[in-house]
Amino acid sequence: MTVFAHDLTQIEAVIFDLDGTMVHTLGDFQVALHRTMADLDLPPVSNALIEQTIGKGSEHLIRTLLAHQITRPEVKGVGQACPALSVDALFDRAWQRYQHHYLQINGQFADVYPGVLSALQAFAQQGLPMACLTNKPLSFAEALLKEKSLDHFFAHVFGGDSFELKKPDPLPILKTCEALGTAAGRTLVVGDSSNDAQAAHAAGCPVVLVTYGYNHGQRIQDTPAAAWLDSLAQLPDCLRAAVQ
Ligand SMILES: O=C(O)COP(=O)(O)O
Ligand SMILES: [Mg+2]
Repeated sequence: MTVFAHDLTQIEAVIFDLDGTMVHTLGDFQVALHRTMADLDLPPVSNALIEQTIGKGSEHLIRTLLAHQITRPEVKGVGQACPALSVDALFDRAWQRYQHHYLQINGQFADVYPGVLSALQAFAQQGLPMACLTNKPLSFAEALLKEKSLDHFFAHVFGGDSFELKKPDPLPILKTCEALGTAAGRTLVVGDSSNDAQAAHAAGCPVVLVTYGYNHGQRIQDTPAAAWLDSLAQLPDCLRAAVQ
């Protein structure tokens, strides 16, 4: 654990990211995307590419993967014969099939990371208000939190479709602070990606990052934060006392 001299003892509320921070959802993304590609007669996407692309919401994920798929040599050949093979032409059907498949398996190939439950329990005991803010569509997020019995910890849950803009824009963070009734400077953001950090910094919130999530294939320690934690079990101690 590395911690800068950053006072986290004044924190009055916590905003948690979902994918890659509280729940290891890569398996859900993989299954839903493999089934979506099969419906579109496209080859399976590599798991590494899926992991690198998670984080900016489902629409971005589908568009990026479709763009990658249609440039693959075996698919490109078909595209030349059939010029309608473009991201825009495929998107609506892909999005509809993806939603269908994701909602069918949501949570079945996903696990709560070790340390998450104990941190949430500790904060709940302290009476610290908590919100979940994810770029995942709200309906996916609410169902997943319920499936994993985490929903009762959160005073508010917001998704990538809850506001006009998603993280890394600060707007969703500012709106979540507003819902929690806390000043940004006293609201801690806990995330796994540079999106979370960028949004938090722009909103004026301190941020703690976990090292085990999805960060677009980059080292999360290169993103400025108050701390980088290997487990959220370490978080309650960070808030109790400023650590050097
Ligand atoms: O669905 C995504 O792209 C990532 O969601 P997150 O904001 O919970 O990491
Ligand atoms: Mg995340």
